[in-house]
Amino acid sequence: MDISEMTANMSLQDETKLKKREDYIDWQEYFMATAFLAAKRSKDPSYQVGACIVNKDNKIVGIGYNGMPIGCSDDEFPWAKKTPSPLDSKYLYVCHAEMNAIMNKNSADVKDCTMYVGLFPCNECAKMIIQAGITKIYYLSDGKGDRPSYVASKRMFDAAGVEYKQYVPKRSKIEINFNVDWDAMSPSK
Ligand SMILES: Nc1ccn([C@H]2C[C@H](O)[C@@H](COP(=O)(O)O)O2)c(=O)n1
Ligand SMILES: [Zn+2]
Repeated sequence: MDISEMTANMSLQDETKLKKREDYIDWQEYFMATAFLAAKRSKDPSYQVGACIVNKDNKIVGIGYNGMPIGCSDDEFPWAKKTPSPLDSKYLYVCHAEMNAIMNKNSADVKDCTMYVGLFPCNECAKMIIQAGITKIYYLSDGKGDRPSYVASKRMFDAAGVEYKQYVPKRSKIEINFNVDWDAMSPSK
């Protein structure tokens, strides 16, 4: 049944009763959920991080997740953490979610934009965030906040005037269900 048939089946009384949905996700939930969806693309077995950059008009201008650089196969480069040689662990290779979101930008720049990210940015990403002109960060977890790298990020953000706030979700999960019964959604039923 297409939309015109559905509308034709509705009485005028039914139509006037239709109110806007109340359980829609708000902008912040939408942007953080977008970051979390991007994280699902990550091949890192220990941490999957996503980042989403948003401009002043609430338009998404960049999305990224942690992964190996282009051309560096994620089947061949290492995902290990503790190895005798640093060359055999992921740390020298992996691009962080924040870096990828900035590099993937689809606008001329990301000046005055806000970044939504799952984990607080490390010092290397903090430098990129500052240089890119991003002025606000919403992060979900500060889990590694006492490590020098994260203390350095905060020091740089404070000096550069980049605001950072922990995002406290209103609900514990947002579900995506591809199994939608479109007919049951029809207002005529
Ligand atoms: N803000 C962050 C923090 C971490 N990541 C990435 C980098 C690694 O792939 C992984 C963390 O691994 P660990 O140091 O716990 O072995 O998460 C990121 O992209 N953004
Ligand atoms: Zn980083």
